[in-house]
Amino acid sequence: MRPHTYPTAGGTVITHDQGAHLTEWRLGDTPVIWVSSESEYAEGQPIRGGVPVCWPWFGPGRPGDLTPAHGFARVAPWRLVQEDSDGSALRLAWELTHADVQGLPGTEHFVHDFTARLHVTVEEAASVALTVRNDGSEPFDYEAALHTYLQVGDIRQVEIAGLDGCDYFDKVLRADATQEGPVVFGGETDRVYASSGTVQVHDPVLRRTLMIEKSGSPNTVVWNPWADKARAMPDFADHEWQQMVCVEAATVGGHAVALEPGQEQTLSTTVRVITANGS
Ligand SMILES: O=P(O)(O)OC[C@H]1O[C@H](O)[C@H](O)[C@@H](O)[C@@H]1O
Repeated sequence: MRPHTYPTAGGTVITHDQGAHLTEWRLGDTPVIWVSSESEYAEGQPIRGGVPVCWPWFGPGRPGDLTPAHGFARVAPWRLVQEDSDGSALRLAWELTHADVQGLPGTEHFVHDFTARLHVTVEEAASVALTVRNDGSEPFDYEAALHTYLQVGDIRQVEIAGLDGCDYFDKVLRADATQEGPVVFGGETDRVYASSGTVQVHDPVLRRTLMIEKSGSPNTVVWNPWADKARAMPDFADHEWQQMVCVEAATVGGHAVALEPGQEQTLSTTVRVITANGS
């Protein structure tokens, strides 16, 4: 898989066309959007890191047994349709239609006419937006997530604010719960929050806060695999769980999107870096 590398304001962006994937965003030498050193970049396989586009289902989907995990769009051959880079601001767009995915594994579970567009904009902040339009004559529904992997200094010292009081489903304990105070990490964490608000990832080690703003996103997913699960994943170095966390803009489960013919809907997320000196 061929990477595209672009200079941006104070940093570098790497993308791949497979999956319309914003793979990495660094400011100076420090990643903001993280990718695993063990990611395989193999055709038809997901990239471990960046901002995977999960669509038209999340995980195993609502039936609970759909494959590939997180939907076929994550590994589909999206077409790059816009590439504007002036060395500071970057604007990219990819497109994917029903015709582009013919015969791909999993497409038998979603046989509708659609156009999906994925816009990436990186200046001071990085934004990713997924717009899906129903081009057919029947309604359809789908789940979606922008599965953003963020670099942190040490997950055990990270606090995520903005979710206090929100209900969530704990996928590790298979139980409903309500968040009390900030999210802190002491083990495998995999939660689907009912929350559309902005969250802040406070990182005392890298001395920065990552602001995650979302729209069209009634859910926020927070994930860290911790040590055992990381060890079991071939595309994840054993120690890397300490330096990442996923905060995902999502619309899943009971919040699946229903589109009438001709309708479209956008899910987006923006990552902004606030440093200790306030810039
Ligand atoms: O291994 P993947 O298919 O990339 O999924 C990685 C993770 O994605 C999401 O955060 C889900 O909530 C997790 O349950 C899943 O383990």
